[in-house]
Amino acid sequence: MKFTISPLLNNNLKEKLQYKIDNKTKPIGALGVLEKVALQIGTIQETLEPKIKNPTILVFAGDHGIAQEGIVNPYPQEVTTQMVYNFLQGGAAINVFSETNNIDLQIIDAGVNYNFEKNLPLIHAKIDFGTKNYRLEPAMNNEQCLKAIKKGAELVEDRSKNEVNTIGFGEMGIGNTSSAALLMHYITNEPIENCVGAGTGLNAEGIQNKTKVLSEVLKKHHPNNPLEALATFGGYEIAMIVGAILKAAEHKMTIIIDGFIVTSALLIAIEINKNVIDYCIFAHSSNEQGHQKMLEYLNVKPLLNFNMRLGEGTGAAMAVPVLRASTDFLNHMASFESAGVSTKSE
Ligand SMILES: O=C(O)c1ccc[n+]([C@@H]2O[C@H](COP(=O)([O-])O)[C@@H](O)[C@H]2O)c1
Ligand SMILES: Cc1cc2nc[nH]c2cc1C
Repeated sequence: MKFTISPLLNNNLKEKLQYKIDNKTKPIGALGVLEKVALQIGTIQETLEPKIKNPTILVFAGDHGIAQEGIVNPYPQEVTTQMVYNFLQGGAAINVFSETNNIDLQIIDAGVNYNFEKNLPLIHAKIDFGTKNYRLEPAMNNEQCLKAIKKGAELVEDRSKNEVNTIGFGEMGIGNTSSAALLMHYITNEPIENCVGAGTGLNAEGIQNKTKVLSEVLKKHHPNNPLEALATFGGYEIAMIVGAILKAAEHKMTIIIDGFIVTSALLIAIEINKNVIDYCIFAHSSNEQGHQKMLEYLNVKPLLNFNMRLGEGTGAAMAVPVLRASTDFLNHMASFESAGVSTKSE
């Protein structure tokens, strides 16, 4: 699988952007992180006047074979299906935040264990009715995994035709913090105990049991490369997000990375093409304990720290106003010259 992603250039345009930022009517650096975001988005869009166009969040839903055992997840598998209906009725947090922040929202059935009616406002992309239980066998075969990556890429390709230049991804899948923990362990080599967390709300004993189960899973499977790891431990929603992230970078979109599960998809995407990270903005630090370590591994700083651990793309949705403010100050603030404000005396 090949994605052509140009690295961001550290050229003359970057210098001009920095000059423009520094000449706004404020002390040098006084807008802090907003300045960094403006510089990154300007560099991605290759312009001194970057704009956030049609920000969109795609929420991928998928079920996990292991969740049927009810050991690693406090909520039952059916919640994935029930939450998909909630998304379609506009009642979930991501619906509300998308409305608040004027974000286009689409829901995708990547692999939910339910046969949805065809006439729903849902993108039907089901690869299978949930993954297999990786305690017994790999979650998916290589063909299913590649199909999911391709589908995610295709959905972003579609969005690019609607002039979307800013995109975030969300997920819904009971049991998927276990997949994310296994993928994190595979890529970062962190001990599995540091990758496993409470998910939707396990207590200390529950986390211990989850860690034990996932340690056994690691003894059973020894994937040979990141794609095989994705097929063995992943979910269909995670694999689709891998393809979606890579295609978004190919289209030079600004990619808003959500929480623990979406970041695990990014870890795999980076193994496929390392340039992808240049296009990513990290929305928030999730309260899922492994997320902070993932961000440290990537050597990146999240914009927000709201103690959120919901998923659905809610962290990404909360970051959109920050992105808008960043491009707005760059485009609309006066410069020292235009406002007749004196610069610092040397
Ligand atoms: O995004 C996060 O950081 C995050 C952290 C913890 C849980 N979640 C959500 O919770 C679900 C998975 O949790 P679990 O306990 O079933 O593995 C899944 O639907 C995710 O969207 C999401
Ligand atoms: C209710 C509920 C909503 C969610 N949204 C994302 N993951 C979730 C998990 C649960 C359990």
